[in-house]
Amino acid sequence: MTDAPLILWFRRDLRLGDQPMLAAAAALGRPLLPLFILDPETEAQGAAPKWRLGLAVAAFAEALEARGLRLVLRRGPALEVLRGLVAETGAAGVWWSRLYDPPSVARDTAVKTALKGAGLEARSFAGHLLHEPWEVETGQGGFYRVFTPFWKAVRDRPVPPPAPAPDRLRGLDSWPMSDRLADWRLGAAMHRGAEIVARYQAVGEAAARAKLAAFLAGPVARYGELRDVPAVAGTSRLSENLTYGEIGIREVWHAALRRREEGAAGGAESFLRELAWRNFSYHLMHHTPQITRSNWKPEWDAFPWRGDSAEAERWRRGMTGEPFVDAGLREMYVTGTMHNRVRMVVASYLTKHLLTHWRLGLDWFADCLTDWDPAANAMGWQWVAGSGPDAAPYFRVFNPAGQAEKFDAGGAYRRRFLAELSPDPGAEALAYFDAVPRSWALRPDQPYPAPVVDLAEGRARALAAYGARNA
Ligand SMILES: Cc1cc2nc3c(=O)[nH]c(=O)nc-3n(C[C@H](O)[C@H](O)[C@H](O)COP(=O)(O)OP(=O)(O)OC[C@H]3O[C@@H](n4cnc5c(N)ncnc54)[C@H](O)[C@@H]3O)c2cc1C
Repeated sequence: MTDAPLILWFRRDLRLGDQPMLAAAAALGRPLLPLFILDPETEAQGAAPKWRLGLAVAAFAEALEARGLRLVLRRGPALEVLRGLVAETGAAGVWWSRLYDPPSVARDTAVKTALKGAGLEARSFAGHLLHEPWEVETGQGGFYRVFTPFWKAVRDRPVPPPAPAPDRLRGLDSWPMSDRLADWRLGAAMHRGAEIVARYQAVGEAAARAKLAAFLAGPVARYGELRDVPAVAGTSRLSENLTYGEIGIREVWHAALRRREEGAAGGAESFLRELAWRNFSYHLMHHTPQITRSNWKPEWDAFPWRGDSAEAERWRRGMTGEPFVDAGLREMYVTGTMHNRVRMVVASYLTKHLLTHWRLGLDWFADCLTDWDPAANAMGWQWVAGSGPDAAPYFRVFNPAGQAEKFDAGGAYRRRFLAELSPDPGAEALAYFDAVPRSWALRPDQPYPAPVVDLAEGRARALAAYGARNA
């Protein structure tokens, strides 16, 4: 048995517990070389996710250091970096946890082929999902296009129990050179926003686990009823941690299952269902990778979507004059995330009232969300736009004012993020004006803008375009 080092190439699995790759590697007792690569695929990420990734990497490096290991940082195309490190250290193999978005799949497939061709051990592990996307099949052996039957198929499907963090991890006697994380300047594109968004981040494995425990001890019981109320902290807020793998999905699933058994029945059941939505988005991305960039239903290619415009720019800036929509877009700028109900409303407003291509919204979210996830973002946008699988019918246009009345009846959420609506705005509403680029020249004492589009007119325009497409 070789005692040559094993390179563990970490990506979106920045944790020690519930980490199948690490558990298997630790069991071998071989020297381990943890590695993070800033490769072109990672560099291509949007401003907020890239900045948040830097925080995740720093926290994980600290966690490894506490166990006597180092996280080696290298920059460059993954295969080049890996080949270089193999040559430097005499490593016998490279292991990683699987990713499923098209650019990562293309890169990982090429890396695996090249490493194997060079006689090295190249092995990929599950760990990012409850079930691998190809494991769940319809009765006919195909993939699911609709969520409800998918949920029926996975609700009681066994999920492997989470492995605890390994007791012993063996490092190298002499560590190869590492880049300095600060030199990567992962937050360079965040401008003034980083300082503000930082207040809302709960970074690293311990913080994620504490968040899960707090959610399961309280809010989960009323999750079914409160998850749609954006003024209330009624959801887990684990998406930022799940996306970087700061907590394992199996750990979350099993903890929620226990809670369901203990009596938080309805709430825990709804929460498990949302975790399954995450898996469904990966199921779709694996079987139909075009979902990330093209209309999932090709018949939508003929729809007269608009491209970028002054109206779309006002949407990006949270200046549409539609309070519920603007509050959501500003929440994203200030906190790095947006409540799920409001994501649906702002997406509907852009694609229907403003008739703008969903890809423009998807790209803006990918630039602004600290919980950006390639599968959930693509599924969410196409679901709302009507072009996706199991999508909301196009003629069902969310009315932002009606949605606000229903889910933000007292207006607390809108006031929280819209300074112009209050004589004495709170810190979060004001923070927006400090976070946005100076070039936008926005000030809280300016009057709140008039609506970009009359809601009834926007709706009628959207339905007419839809009708013409069907004619
Ligand atoms: C247009 C649009 C874009 C979206 N983009 C993203 C994105 O980039 N990243 C992201 O993580 N989620 C995205 N979502 C899904 C959802 O809004 C977030 O997962 C949720 O708001 C995160 O808050 P939470 O962690 O408190 O969720 P909770 O309500 O506590 O749910 C627990 C977990 O389940 C998963 N989940 C919940 N709802 C969904 C859903 N609809 N689709 C897929 N997974 C879900 C998430 O991992 C979430 O953390 C998007 C939704 C829409 C409509």
